[in-house]
Amino acid sequence: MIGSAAIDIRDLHVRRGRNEVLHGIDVQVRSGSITGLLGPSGCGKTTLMRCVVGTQIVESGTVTVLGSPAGSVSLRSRVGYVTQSPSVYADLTVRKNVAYFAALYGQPSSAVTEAVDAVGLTRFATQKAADLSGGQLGRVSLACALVARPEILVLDEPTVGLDPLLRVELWERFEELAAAGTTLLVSSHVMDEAEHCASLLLMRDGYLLAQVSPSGLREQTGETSLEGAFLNLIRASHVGSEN
Ligand SMILES: Nc1ncnc2c1ncn2[C@@H]1O[C@H](COP(=O)(O)OP(=O)(O)OP(=O)(O)O)[C@@H](O)[C@H]1O
Repeated sequence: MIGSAAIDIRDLHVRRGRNEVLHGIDVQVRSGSITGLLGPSGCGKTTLMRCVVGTQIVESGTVTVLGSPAGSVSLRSRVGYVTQSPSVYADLTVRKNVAYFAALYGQPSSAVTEAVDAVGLTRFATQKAADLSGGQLGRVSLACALVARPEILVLDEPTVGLDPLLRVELWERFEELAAAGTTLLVSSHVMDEAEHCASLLLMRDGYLLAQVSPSGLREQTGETSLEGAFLNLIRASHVGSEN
């Protein structure tokens, strides 16, 4: 593995409610790369992300982020997390929402403009969040995370509900961030987005089926489409076969 691991997860077990939902996950995420977290609904993607940002109680195993245990106070300004449900102040404008986070993290107003531009909301900068669509609200949340310039960005399905052009633009932005040294962990249901990732974490039913590059996945399965390759991998594994 080139570069150091920004995120190092060892033998992670997590219970939610009565059930164990992660069953011994081992993952290393390389610094300055985009890692895609893919798998069917309910397979444990959000739970794994919550472990990385330190908001999930862990049954056993370790999650080390930038050399410290996940959730450490020292990581607060270094790790950004955008959840699936946007958390923004409805009564503030787009710009003021982002400016609030910029102030919290000591960033200048130029960073606010840059973050609002990056998520394609420049035209809506003076509009109240309450008057935005669901997809636009999600992008305000993303801008609030971007403006803090974290070293690690954990993004839970950031492109859901976005039109294709905006999806492409956001992925370009993610690639620029990674090239500048940011580590991104991005979940998605959409296999064609996997193409943008250096490494893929393919999950099913709380198990990690593989950590592999898109080209490695094609080679391993003999499939040309990533969708087909993932299905092939699922069929070859026996995870969930009792259902
Ligand atoms: N608060 C909770 N209490 C009990 N079980 C939960 C809770 N939240 C999630 N789960 C269970 O944990 C498992 C993993 O859920 P998780 O949200 O991590 O999946 P996911 O892959 O992110 O799904 P999606 O793609 O639909 O967001 C699922 O079986 C889910 O039912």
